[in-house]
Amino acid sequence: MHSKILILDFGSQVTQLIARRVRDAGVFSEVHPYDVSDEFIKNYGAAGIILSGGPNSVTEGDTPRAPLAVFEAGVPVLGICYGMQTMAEQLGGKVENGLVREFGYAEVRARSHTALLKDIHDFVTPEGHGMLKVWMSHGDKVNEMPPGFKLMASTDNCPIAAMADEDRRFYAVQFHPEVTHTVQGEAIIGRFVHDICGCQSDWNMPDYIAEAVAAIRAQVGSDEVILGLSGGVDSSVAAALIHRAIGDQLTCVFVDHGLLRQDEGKMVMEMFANNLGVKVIHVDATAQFMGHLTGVTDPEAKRKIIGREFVEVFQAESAKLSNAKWLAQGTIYPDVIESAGKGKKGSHTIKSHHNVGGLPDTLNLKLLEPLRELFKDEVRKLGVALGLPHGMVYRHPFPGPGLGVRILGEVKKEFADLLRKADAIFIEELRTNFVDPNAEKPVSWYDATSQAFAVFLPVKSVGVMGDGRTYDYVVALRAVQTQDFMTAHWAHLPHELLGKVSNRIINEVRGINRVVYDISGKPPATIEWE
Ligand SMILES: Nc1ncnc2c1ncn2[C@@H]1O[C@H](COP(=O)(O)OP(=O)(O)OP(=O)(O)O)[C@@H](O)[C@H]1O
Ligand SMILES: O=c1[nH]c(=O)c2[nH+]cn([C@@H]3O[C@H](COP(=O)(O)O)[C@@H](O)[C@H]3O)c2[nH]1
Ligand SMILES: NC(=O)CC[C@H](N)C(=O)O
Ligand SMILES: [Mg+2]
Repeated sequence: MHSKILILDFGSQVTQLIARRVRDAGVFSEVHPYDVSDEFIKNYGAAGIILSGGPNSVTEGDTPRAPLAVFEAGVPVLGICYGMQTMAEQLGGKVENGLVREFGYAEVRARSHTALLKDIHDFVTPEGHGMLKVWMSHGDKVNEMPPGFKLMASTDNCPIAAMADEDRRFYAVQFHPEVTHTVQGEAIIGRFVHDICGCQSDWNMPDYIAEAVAAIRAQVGSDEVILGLSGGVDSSVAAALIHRAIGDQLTCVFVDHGLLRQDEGKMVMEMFANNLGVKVIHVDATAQFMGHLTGVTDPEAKRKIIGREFVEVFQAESAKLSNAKWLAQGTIYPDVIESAGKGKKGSHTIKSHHNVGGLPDTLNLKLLEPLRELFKDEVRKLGVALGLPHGMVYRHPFPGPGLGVRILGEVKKEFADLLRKADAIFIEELRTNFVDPNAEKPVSWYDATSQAFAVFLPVKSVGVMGDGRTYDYVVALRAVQTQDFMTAHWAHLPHELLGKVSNRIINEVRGINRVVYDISGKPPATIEWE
């Protein structure tokens, strides 16, 4: 058994980054909602508990509090931001609605006398104070520490920026050590989980594979499993892992909804059936999906229809097998978190990702989701460890609803055909142009971006080609760089490259006469346009 850290989520947008940092330290962690029962905490067996930040204010009535069992479990507790505030309030300190709000970069004077921050700092002032460069995001602040606590860090705006009761091993910081902008964040989280909670670094891929394989075998027994295979990273890795566990008991179903990229179907079939020896059924459901999408323009409605039809196909295919009891999916941790946000107080649903939450109660298959605990880059490492080709594992993600969310408004076959061509040109150019062609190991623009694609805009604009007037559609190019797809920057592609892509699309794709480049970050935009 691994030692594990329990993270209680108070609704922060960056809670999953806490889990990320803990995993980076080689320690397993899970996020659960703040309102789990005392019973849950007692039985969980955490080596330590972290309380996340959150949008609420403890100064208002009826806002979230940590279960009391957290403070009675006898294990170290780290409160972050709201987590610090609720810890202070629950243990007898005071929190006030701050007059000065702090968002963004701050320098914190860190006192070196606690186990958490000892000898961790970014620089030392002439007066000899150790300073941390951190990221803050709060309006409230602790103005009176609970009995037993001592001051651990301060800023001018926030005199109690961190506090600790070392006898009980309770620590709290107002800043966010989980974000990369907090330079020593990794060191601080590492200090907490290793030195204070006593966890070993025992979360690694080879062990994980052996454990996951054993768990899948135990769970599935002699049943058959069907898996929705998209050719994307997540479902491919899930397929390889499950195949390793149960071999031919696994049947993959690859659904062509008519909204795939150019040559995608051919590629996926070749890769899996021919190279990996996995059973794959190719279902051409174009007519079914396109039929139901006719006349539908609302993005959420489109997503729901696509999700529903996926389930229809999976159900129909499983009925053809003799003993299919499980539906496997490449659901990964961020999918789970984003969907969990749906019922969560104070969190908004931005988009309905089709693979989680969209499954009906009537689904007569149990869910098998072996990647549920992993982040994308962990999934990639797992894929490599399972022997999948580099090119497949490092592909850009492609959303389940496919081109359906990249054709704005109503989806039509004519639009999908134009978009496929434009997208293929863009991707080809990204693959064959390099950031620094003279580098020892040149990196292509495809590898230098996290996701890139073309979007079809159903608006027509006037152009002139070969002295003739054109009145054709517009394609937008999107390329982003991101760590975790939660926030993203638009990629600064060279103008020459953009020019070349634009020329090629307009020349080669009849029906497109204008190309634009999307320069919006996430937030405020999202990566996909719908
Ligand atoms: N065309 C498809 N046929 C069958 N299943 C699909 C298809 N598209 C998506 N799915 C299912 O939906 C899940 C979610 O899709 P998602 O795009 O998040 O993951 P992925 O395609 O496996 O990986 P990536 O994020 O790299 O694209 C997939 O893991 C897969 O189980
Ligand atoms: O499997 C998926 N099903 C979906 O319904 C879906 N919607 C968006 N995405 C992908 O998620 C990442 C973040 O996308 P957004 O910024 O557009 O929300 C990006 O990588 C998107 O491509 C999806 N993946
Ligand atoms: N990021 C946070 O956890 C913020 C906590 C609280 N809502 C505040 O503004 O102080
Ligand atoms: Mg995908």
